[in-house]
Amino acid sequence: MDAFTFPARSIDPATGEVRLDYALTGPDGERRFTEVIALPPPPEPPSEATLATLDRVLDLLHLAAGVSYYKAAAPPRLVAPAPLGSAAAGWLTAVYTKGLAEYAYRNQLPHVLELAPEIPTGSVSPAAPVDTTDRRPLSAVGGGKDSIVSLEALRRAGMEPVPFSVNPNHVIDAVNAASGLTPLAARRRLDPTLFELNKAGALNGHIPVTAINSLIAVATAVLHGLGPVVMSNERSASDPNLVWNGHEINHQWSKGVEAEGLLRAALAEHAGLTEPYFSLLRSLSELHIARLFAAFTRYDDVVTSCNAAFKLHDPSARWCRDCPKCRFVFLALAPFMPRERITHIFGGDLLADDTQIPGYRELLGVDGHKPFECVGEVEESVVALSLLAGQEQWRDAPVVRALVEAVPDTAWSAAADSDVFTPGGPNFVPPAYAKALDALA
Ligand SMILES: CC(=O)N[C@H]1[C@@H](OP(=O)(O)OP(=O)(O)OC[C@H]2O[C@@H](n3ccc(=O)[nH]c3=O)[C@H](O)[C@@H]2O)O[C@H](CO)[C@@H](O)[C@@H]1O[C@H](C)C(=O)N[C@@H](C)C(=O)N[C@@H](CCC(=O)O)C(=O)O
Ligand SMILES: Nc1ncnc2c1ncn2[C@@H]1O[C@H](COP(=O)(O)OP(=O)(O)OP(=O)(O)O)[C@@H](O)[C@H]1O
Repeated sequence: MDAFTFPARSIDPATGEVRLDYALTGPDGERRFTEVIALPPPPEPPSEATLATLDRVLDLLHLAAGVSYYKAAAPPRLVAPAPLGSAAAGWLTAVYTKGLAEYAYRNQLPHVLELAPEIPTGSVSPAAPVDTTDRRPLSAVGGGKDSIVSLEALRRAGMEPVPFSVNPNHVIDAVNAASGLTPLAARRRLDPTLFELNKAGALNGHIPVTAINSLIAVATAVLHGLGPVVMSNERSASDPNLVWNGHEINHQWSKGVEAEGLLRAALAEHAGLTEPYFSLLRSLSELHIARLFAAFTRYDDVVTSCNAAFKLHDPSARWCRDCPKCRFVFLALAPFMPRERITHIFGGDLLADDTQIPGYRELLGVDGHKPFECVGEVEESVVALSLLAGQEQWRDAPVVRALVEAVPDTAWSAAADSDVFTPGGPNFVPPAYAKALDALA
């Protein structure tokens, strides 16, 4: 295939159904795809102004959601459907290069890292400014510990958050039920042709899914007259896994602060939204968030961070207990709760199981590089281990004992000077929201 294009998109304002069309074209013809996103229908018919803002947000969603289909062939040309301002163009380039960097690395496709979208010349009419800062926030819920911490911080501050998810499964439904709040949900249906291509051996790999979920959330907030979209992306999401061909490869790029800044700028320029989207937990480490989560017991029977539970096909019921994310989250929560409680949450005790040792050695930086998963920094894992080594309930657990011996002196020294419990780094949190988080912390 030579080129990837965006032939059309549409919305039915009455039902909230959005259709996004894509095409891969080459000398042997064209392959078309349509992704369908059902936004939750609005409580009342939207105004002209709302529809105009929504239309601009959908321009960006159309571009972002194309990554799933682009990646089936990775053609050298990416042809945008209409002119874009400089902020939107910069964001688009980053979504397809940095957002697809892990995919490019694993498939050995260096040209993807250098992709320069072809954007038609012409001006874009400026969008009318829209400030929704004072309205109820839409709080994205992924079923894991991080979004629960945000939801509780907003609720306790009296901000009346509206939980929101894309394709909520039984885990997310149960988390929402445990919160007692009334959620909104959007449905996203990938074109089934993609799964046939995957079966036939098409190129496949990781995509920046948070960029897509974020824009579906912003579209929903606009349609429902709500305020900012509050994400729960942590500080360490911005750190790369490795450097390849001079480019940083970050599995979590679209959760990172660079992606957040680029998307905010694109939304301000293209849709006029002045405070559309930010991550409340941006300045916190995973370990710090885990400590905050430990204060809430009402989600123990339902909280699930394991990605295997969120697969479209053959998901696990809850924690799979055999992946980097399960290992990391167990390690991060263990110092802050009784052993019986964490064993109940996970349905097993990972630190009592010797077969987990090789996976933990990777998380601790003893072997290999940081796994391509949503896991914290090596330093956070070492700090968590040092806390466990100092606790009677954990110090004799077989995995803790083996890991304490394996970690080199240099890592212990770095952990001793660690700032994992000191908030820091760039963030876009508005002052009123920062107060809500401070109150919790
Ligand atoms: C749940 C998961 O991790 N899925 C990744 C996995 O997909 P798999 O083939 O094992 O199963 P399915 O999830 O059922 O997907 C089937 C195929 O569908 C395509 N696809 C799916 C969702 C989508 O948005 N676009 C798609 O094109 C894809 O071809 C699937 O094969 O492996 C895939 C290939 O490496 C990954 O693309 C799947 O990742 C999902 C998009 C996903 O939702 N992943 C999140 C759990 C995730 O990785 N989150 C990151 C955040 C990364 C970010 O920057 O946003 C994190 O938690 O760190
Ligand atoms: N299905 C979804 N719908 C809407 N937002 C989502 C969805 N899945 C994840 N998110 C959001 O994307 C961000 C990254 O997701 P991630 O899975 O890391 O977080 P989480 O589920 O809250 O916590 P954990 O890190 O413990 O899994 C979070 O802000 C989360 O709320």
